[in-house]
Amino acid sequence: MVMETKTLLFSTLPRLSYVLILVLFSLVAAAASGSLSFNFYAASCPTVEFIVVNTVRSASSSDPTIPGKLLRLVFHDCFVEGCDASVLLQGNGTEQSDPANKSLGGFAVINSAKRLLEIFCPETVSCADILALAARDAVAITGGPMIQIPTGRRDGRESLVANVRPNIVDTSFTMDDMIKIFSSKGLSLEDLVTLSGAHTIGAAHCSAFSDRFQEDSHGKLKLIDSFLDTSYARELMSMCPAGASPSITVNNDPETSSAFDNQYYRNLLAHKGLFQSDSVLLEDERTREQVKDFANDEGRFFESWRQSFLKLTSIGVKTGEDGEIRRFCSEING
Ligand code: HEM
Ligand SMILES: [Ca+2]
Ligand SMILES: [Ca+2]
Repeated sequence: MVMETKTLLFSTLPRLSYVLILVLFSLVAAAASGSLSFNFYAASCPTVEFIVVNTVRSASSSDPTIPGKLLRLVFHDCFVEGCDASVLLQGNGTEQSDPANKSLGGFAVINSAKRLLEIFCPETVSCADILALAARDAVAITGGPMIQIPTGRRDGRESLVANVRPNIVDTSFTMDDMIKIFSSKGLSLEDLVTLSGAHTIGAAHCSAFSDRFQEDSHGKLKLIDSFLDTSYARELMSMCPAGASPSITVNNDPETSSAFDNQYYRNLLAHKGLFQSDSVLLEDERTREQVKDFANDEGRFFESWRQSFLKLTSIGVKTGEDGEIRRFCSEING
């Protein structure tokens, strides 16, 4: 018996060490070549994904607005200086000072995952990875596809308000404006249609769409954007009357606001896209067919989402020796 165990041990040991060497080699290679890798934290923090998903899950169960916030947060991070957690930095003149970022949320969820990770794996997991994983989990938790994403992002040391305007899409943008920004990030027209599907969850403030209609002096609806369905516009007007509190929010998807599904595209077909930048996806013939396709086939939307989300969360990543691993997500290391 002892003999057998010994033989077994000796015959498996070389194989084990091969595997170990391979894993180590691929980790070093990934770090040196500046790319992300799957299982980046396999040796240094094997529980990272478990800790992040549990944090997101428990935060979302007590506050259902969390998934939408995390998903928008990663978009605003990745489009400005790449996916480097620059959007999480607090202070005067950081990206958070831009009006487009004033309505971001979900920071506390990232910070609390980071606090836990600093206990289990000190100074190991970047805030940029935590944010990408948390947004990935937000989609799965609300019924969207579960996606394996590579990690190894490092945290940026810079966050400047001036970098936000030129890189973040506004609701008033034309299709050409949007294409320009997306393609500067390596994203295609198809990625634009797919990633806009994020608006199947979450909410928006009245100011993001209230210029699409007006209330006349008799309290009647006057459509400014004739592409908007009249009864939907009337609904929106009643939720966002003139002089309404700026803190009021309206669901992006009037049908299934807490489910990550293809309802967004069905809404577009019914002229119920909340933002002008949503409606334009149906109006423009370059994207109309894809909208119809996703409205009819959720599987195709999910498959496309997998690919586009991987591209989104890989934009301009800092890896290897670039950047740092922050100790607190809201501040750079001293
Ligand atoms: C294509 C151009 C886009 C425009 C013009 C746009 C614009 C907006 C605006 C104005 C809001 C409402 C913010 C507020 O008033 O609180 C919003 C919400 C949101 N956006 Fe986008 N967005 C775009 C693309 C994206 C992409 C690519 C994603 C993610 C992949 C995304 C995810 C979200 C989410 C999840 C919300 C809801 C946030 C919440 O519930 O707090 N958006 N977007
Ligand atoms: Ca960033
Ligand atoms: Ca939905």
